Amino acid sequence: MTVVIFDLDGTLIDSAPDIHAASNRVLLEEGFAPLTMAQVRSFIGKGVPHLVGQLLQASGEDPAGPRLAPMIARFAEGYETAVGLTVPYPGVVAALAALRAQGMPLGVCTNKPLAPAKAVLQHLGLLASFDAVLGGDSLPQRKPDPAPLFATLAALGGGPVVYVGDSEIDAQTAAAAGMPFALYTEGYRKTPVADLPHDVAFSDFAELPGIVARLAASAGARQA
Ligand SMILES: O=C(O)COP(=O)(O)O
Ligand SMILES: [Mg+2]
Repeated sequence: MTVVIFDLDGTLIDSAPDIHAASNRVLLEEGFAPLTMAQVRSFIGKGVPHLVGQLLQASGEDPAGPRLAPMIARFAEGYETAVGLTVPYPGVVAALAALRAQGMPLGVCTNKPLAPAKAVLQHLGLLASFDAVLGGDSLPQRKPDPAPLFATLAALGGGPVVYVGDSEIDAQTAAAAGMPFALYTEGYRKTPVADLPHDVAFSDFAELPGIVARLAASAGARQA
């Protein structure tokens, strides 16, 4: 049975409004001016330490300076409750149900820390759809290192796999892991689709069950 692993932010859920609000709360507390949604969205994908470093840099501060650690801690404080503005992308709920109805084990491999990742999935009623969830703090390595993807696959029992993600990081991670990659084009990617390695690109989750079936069939044909 094919296993499907998903990235979270920008792939299953549009969480940028909550991450923007959480970022501006911390910036305000630290005496900095708020940033725009577009700025904060462009910082999402490499986990919280990177995001907070980018918040500092955009505020004219050293992204690796002494303010980084306390600001990461402050950001983490409010992250689990920052769920109210987040929605699944259109068609996600139906696509997950269709894949589960076929008996496919589903997992999430995100650079978001595990606690807020589970909190937002729970808030949206999606946590029970997944047999494994790995966060950016679950292992010493985070994406684009392939280790978290391999660990998620192992937690799902292994087997043929399709990885679904929205960003440069996901494309790099899939390539490093040698896994078939479906690129969701409506997330937080900054690079043109043509410039990112991917097996298939899609903009509508209604296409995903068919894409998974096709990628699984061609992977099977490659192995045979
Ligand atoms: O929290 C982040 O920076 C990114 O999370 P993602 O890996 O689910 O896109
Ligand atoms: Mg993402």
